[in-house]
Amino acid sequence: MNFETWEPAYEALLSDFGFDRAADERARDVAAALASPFPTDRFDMLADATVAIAGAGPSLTDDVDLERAAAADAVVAASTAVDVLVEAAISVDVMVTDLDKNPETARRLTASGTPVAAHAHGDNVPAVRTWIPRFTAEHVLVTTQAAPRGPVVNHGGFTDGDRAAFLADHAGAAELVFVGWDFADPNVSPTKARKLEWAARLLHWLELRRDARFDVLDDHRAELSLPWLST
Ligand SMILES: Nc1ncnc2c1ncn2[C@@H]1O[C@H](COP(=O)(O)OP(=O)(O)OP(=O)(O)O)[C@@H](O)[C@H]1O
Ligand SMILES: Nc1nc2c(c(=O)[nH]1)N=C(CO)CN2
Repeated sequence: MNFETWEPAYEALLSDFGFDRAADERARDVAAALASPFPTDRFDMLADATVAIAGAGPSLTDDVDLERAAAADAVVAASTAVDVLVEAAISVDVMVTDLDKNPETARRLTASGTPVAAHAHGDNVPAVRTWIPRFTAEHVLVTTQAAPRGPVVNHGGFTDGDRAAFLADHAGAAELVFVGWDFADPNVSPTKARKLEWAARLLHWLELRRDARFDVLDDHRAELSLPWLST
């Protein structure tokens, strides 16, 4: 996904959440000064592969979801989903995070050579300043939801989980399977519920672009609007 294609969705979510685009851009620039170029072939293990996209919903601990993750060719995991999978002895190939919950997990992964896609946005600049310098530079890809600049890329997506799916798509994954996704989770805050709704919208957009159907959306697809596509 290039930025021109992403931008209408980005503008729609900025206005829905009241986020400040200039703050996202400042975060990107702070991160760009701390980032190193990331070789494009680092995600080659995702190309033509069946990739499990692990969210951190409560269903991730279900046997069915853990088995699906273990059976995939590769696993891209969002934030705290990494800890759950590692605990279940399932290895994670890429972590996607905005550094707000388990940055020490991300640090450890980069130290052992596993790539981490670390997201800079207008509300996490202190975490970016603290954590990016502590990571092993060659294993960190810095991402933005604003326009890409320098070593900072934008492959699309908003929450950690849907960004994981857009990243796998960008890397040429043949099939995406979703584990640990609970869009109707009653135990999340109102803000998190709105973020999950955006994750569902963006995943629906991704399935349309891929001419695929993600079974995780089956109970939700009918209610999802993608207003940026109709303008
Ligand atoms: N029920 C759920 N609760 C939390 N996350 C979920 C759920 N279902 C799917 N996810 C996905 O798992 C990702 C990781 O969630 P987690 O709560 O560990 O991290 P987070 O840092 O709060 O995520 P984010 O900052 O993207 O909101 C979310 O970004 C979301 O895309
Ligand atoms: N500006 C801003 N951007 C975000 C935010 C957020 O809280 N603020 N949260 C995200 C996923 O939780 C992703 N992007």
